[in-house]
Parts: sequence; structure tokens; C-alpha cells
Amino acid sequence: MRTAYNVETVRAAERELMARLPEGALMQRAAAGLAAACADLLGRVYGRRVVLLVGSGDNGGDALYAGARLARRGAGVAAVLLAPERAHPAGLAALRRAGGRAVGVEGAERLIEQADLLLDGIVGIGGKGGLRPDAARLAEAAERSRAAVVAVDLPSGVDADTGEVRGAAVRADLTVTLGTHKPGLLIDPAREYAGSVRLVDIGLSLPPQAELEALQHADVRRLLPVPGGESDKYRRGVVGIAAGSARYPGAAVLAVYGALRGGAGAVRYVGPAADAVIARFPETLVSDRGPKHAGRVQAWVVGPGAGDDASAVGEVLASEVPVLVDADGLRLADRDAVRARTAPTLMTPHAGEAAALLGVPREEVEGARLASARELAGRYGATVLLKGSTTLVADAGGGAVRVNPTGTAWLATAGSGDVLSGLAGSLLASGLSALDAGSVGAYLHGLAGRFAADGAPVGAHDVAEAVPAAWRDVTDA
Ligand SMILES: NC(=O)C1=CN([C@@H]2O[C@H](COP(=O)(O)OP(=O)(O)OC[C@H]3O[C@@H](n4cnc5c(N)ncnc54)[C@H](OP(=O)(O)O)[C@@H]3O)[C@@H](O)[C@H]2O)[C@@H](O)CC1
Ligand SMILES: Nc1ncnc2c1ncn2[C@@H]1O[C@H](COP(=O)(O)OP(=O)(O)O)[C@@H](O)[C@H]1O
Ligand SMILES: [K+]
Repeated sequence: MRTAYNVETVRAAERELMARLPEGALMQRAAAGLAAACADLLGRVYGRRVVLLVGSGDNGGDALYAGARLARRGAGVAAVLLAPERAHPAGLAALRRAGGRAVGVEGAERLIEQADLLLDGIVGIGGKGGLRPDAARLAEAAERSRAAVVAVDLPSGVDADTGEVRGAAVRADLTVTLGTHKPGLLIDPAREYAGSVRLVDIGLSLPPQAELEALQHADVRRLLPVPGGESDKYRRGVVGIAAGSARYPGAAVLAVYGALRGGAGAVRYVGPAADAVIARFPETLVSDRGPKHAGRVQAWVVGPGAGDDASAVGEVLASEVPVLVDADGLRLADRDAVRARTAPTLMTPHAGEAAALLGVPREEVEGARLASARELAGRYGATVLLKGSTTLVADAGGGAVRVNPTGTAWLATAGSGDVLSGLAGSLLASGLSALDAGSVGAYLHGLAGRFAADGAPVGAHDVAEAVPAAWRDVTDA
């Protein structure tokens, strides 16, 4: 499991560790990791032009010490000091001893333009609000430069805890993050500014509960349902799909497609698209009598392409099995009915649907995904899977939010959300918790999207078709 911790937790761990180590030891560990990452990126250090962008905090100190190490290996290193009188004194002295030089922000543009590598030490976890004007100008100059950009700890200008970006921020090719990942490095929009992320272990001891966690293959492998000798189709779990309408029969087909590949032993379909479903998937058990009379299931999926059929949504919510609510179902679900449920509820909105439920503009959700997912989970007393460029899964009771690491923008294709609903619903029926079903479903769906697309456009049915390959990739690894 990859984890990310917020600033408050990092600060506490840092204080505890610093009390046990000689002064400056942590910064030396950070600088060693940074210099090694820069050297890897440069290939050859000798003769390269390195420019440090240095703010007045310890983030700038890390950059200065790393610059000193690179200068000792023969790089030409210049530090651009945002506040010369407040730059980390020992770091600056170390840089000068190693043959580096320091300049103010005037004239920095030319240096930045000619650099091979820029090390962004403007601000790290001590940053507050959007970058101040001088810092913003440096971030913009860095963006114009052709140099490789390495961010110290996180790209200056992004919010470490939330992933929000207000105004200018440094766009890095590589972020060398210290001690632990920060939530902002894993959540859009900030994630896009971070480039690839390399974690340098500086010895922090962190509490068991993270702010954010990302499943890896090994975690997913442990969670996937596997049939055994005792299994039969009912014991493996039956998932009910109440989806589709005369207008959107395809949503039903795609949700069933996903569900057939999600580990349940049988898929029951209820709704007006039974003919289309059976034509494509003859193994589906179909019924036109409404969810209440459809026969037993271990979990329901309701909503994809459902149009305005509020009664199916109401019947499903009244059931005592886990329920996944998606798409039209989210609009039609009564909040009190969701809150009153005792079995797990998993809601799977995209940003637009989440915005409608929260009564805020869509951009607000896209700019603050973590807070939006948590807020929605709290309001509905449900597990919320917020889809989009970064997919997050938040439980109502708090705890670590799951962030999906496998997605690809090729998944932004009509109907791919329907496949995800069926897939995650099937995992719910086979006994996973809402948090696990949502995050494992998103993981397989993202991987299937990558496999199916392989760099070219795909349709939602291709994604469903690739789920078994994703499953095997996880279990074979
Ligand atoms: N934690 C760890 O384990 C370790 C941490 N380490 C490193 O320390 C870093 C944290 O250092 P930190 O606490 O000194 O804060 P930092 O990020 O340099 O920012 C403060 C400075 O930024 C300024 N500033 C603030 N907002 C701004 C804005 N919007 N726009 C522009 N400027 C702004 C603020 O100015 P002021 O408000 O004081 O005027 C102040 O000067 C951390 O990220 C990591 O790199 C490692 O060395 C070792 C282990
Ligand atoms: N930019 C993106 N990057 C990665 N995944 C994305 C992106 N945009 C959308 N997705 C994924 O594609 C799927 C789209 O689902 P949804 O919005 O419900 O579409 P539909 O209703 O057409 O099925 C979701 O799994 C979502 O996370
Ligand atoms: K930085």
C-alpha cells in the first residue's frame, strides 16, 4: 500500500525524529536524496548548469545543500534567492564553499533560460495560499525554460494536503518528496504539476492511519474473491443490476458486462432493457418485475442509464443488501433513504454529479476532490467513489481515503462508468466492503482501460473485455 500523510502529521514525525538526531541530519538526508535524483536525471553532472530557486524556509535549505553536492561534482550551480537576507544561512554557506554562487531575483530569467536543470526550493510544506508575486514569476519563468525541473518535496504553489492549485505553481518533471508522499502529490490538479514522484526515506516514523492510501497489485490480489471447492454460483454472490431504459439500453448491457467480470457467481438484470441484455449475454438472469420481486441478490447496482425510474431506485434502497448507486440513480435517490440504510451504500458520482449533490459548481469539486468526496460521504452516510482524472473512495466514518493509481484518461469515454458500476457491484456481491469494492473495482477498471487502450482510443465495451486481463495481471504478479 502506498500512503500519503498530511502536513500536520509530517511535522509531528519530523519533530520526534529531530529530537533524536544531530542538528541538520534530516536536511542532509534530504539533500543527499535530492542530489542523487538530480544526477540521475542529468546523466552527467560535470559541466551542467544547475539553477536553484530558493525561498526563505527549509525547502530552500534542502535545495541549497543539494546544490552544494552537485557543485562538488562539477556542476555550475547558481542560486536565485527570493529573500537574500532570509535564505537558509548554513545551506547558503555550504553552496558558496562548494563553488556555487547566489543572485537575487533580478536577472534570474536569463539564468533560468540557460539552465540544464532547475531545482525548485521556493516553498514546500510550509506554503500558505497561492504563490506570492515574486515566487509566481519564478514559477512562470521555469515553465518557459527548457530545463528539466525537479521539485523539492512538492511543486511550489500546490497545496500539500488537498491537491488544490490556486494561481501559478511550478510544473515539475520530477518531484523528490521527503519522508512520505503528501496527499497533493496523488490528487489532481496538483498531481499533474508533480511529474513523476520519487520518495526519499529520511527515517520518519509515521502513524498507522494515513490520510490517503493507494492500493498496489499485492493489496488487490489479497482482496480479490477466488472461488474454492465449496463455491457455487449463489455462494459466490449474485449481483442485481437495475439499470437502462428504453432510451439508454446500452447502459444496462455495459453494467452487466462489467458485472460478469467482477467475481459474482450470477448476474440478475431487472429493467426495460432485458432483450438487449439477453441478446448480448445469455447467461444473465432477467426479470421485469422490479427489484423487490426479482429474487435474492447479495448486492444491487442501480442507476446507470435509468432515466427517471425513481421507483426502482426506491425499491433498491429499501433492500437490506449492499447497494451501489450511480448516474441517474444519484439524482433520484432520496438522501434520507440513503442515510437510513443499515447495509453499505456505495455512491459513484463523477464531478458533475457530485457537484449537483453538493449544490456547488463542478469546478469546485474538480479543484477540491478530497474535501468533496469526504463531504459527500459524510452528508449521505455512504461510501463515495468520486470518478474522474483522480478517482477517490471515501468512507463516511472517516479513515484513510483510497486514491486509485491505475487510471488513464482514455477511460473518459461514454459508458465506461457503467462498466465500473457493474464491476464494483459484482465485487460488493462477492463480499467486499464498500471501500474495498469501490477501490478494487476502480483499480481493475483503470488497468483494463490501460490494457484496452494501449495508446489508442477505445470504447467502454473494450474496457469491460480487458477486465480479465487486468485481473490476471494482478493475480500473476
Ligand atoms: N518535514 C520534514 O520532515 C523535513 C522537511 N524538510 C524540508 O523543509 C520544508 C519545510 O520547511 P519550512 O517549514 O521552513 O517551510 P517551507 O516549505 O520552506 O516554506 C516556508 C517559507 O515559504 C514562504 N512562503 C509561505 N507561503 C508562501 C507563498 N504562498 N508564496 C511564497 N512564499 C511562501 C514563507 O515565507 P514567510 O511566510 O516566512 O514570509 C517561508 O519563508 C519541507 O517541505 C522540506 O523541503 C527537510 O529539510 C527535512 C525533513
Ligand atoms: N481524465 C480522466 N482520467 C482518468 N480517468 C477518467 C478521466 N475522465 C474520466 N475517467 C474515468 O472514466 C469513467 C467515466 O465514467 P462516467 O463519467 O460515469 O461516464 P459514463 O457515464 O459515460 O459511463 C470513470 O471511471 C472515470 O474515473
Ligand atoms: K518546492
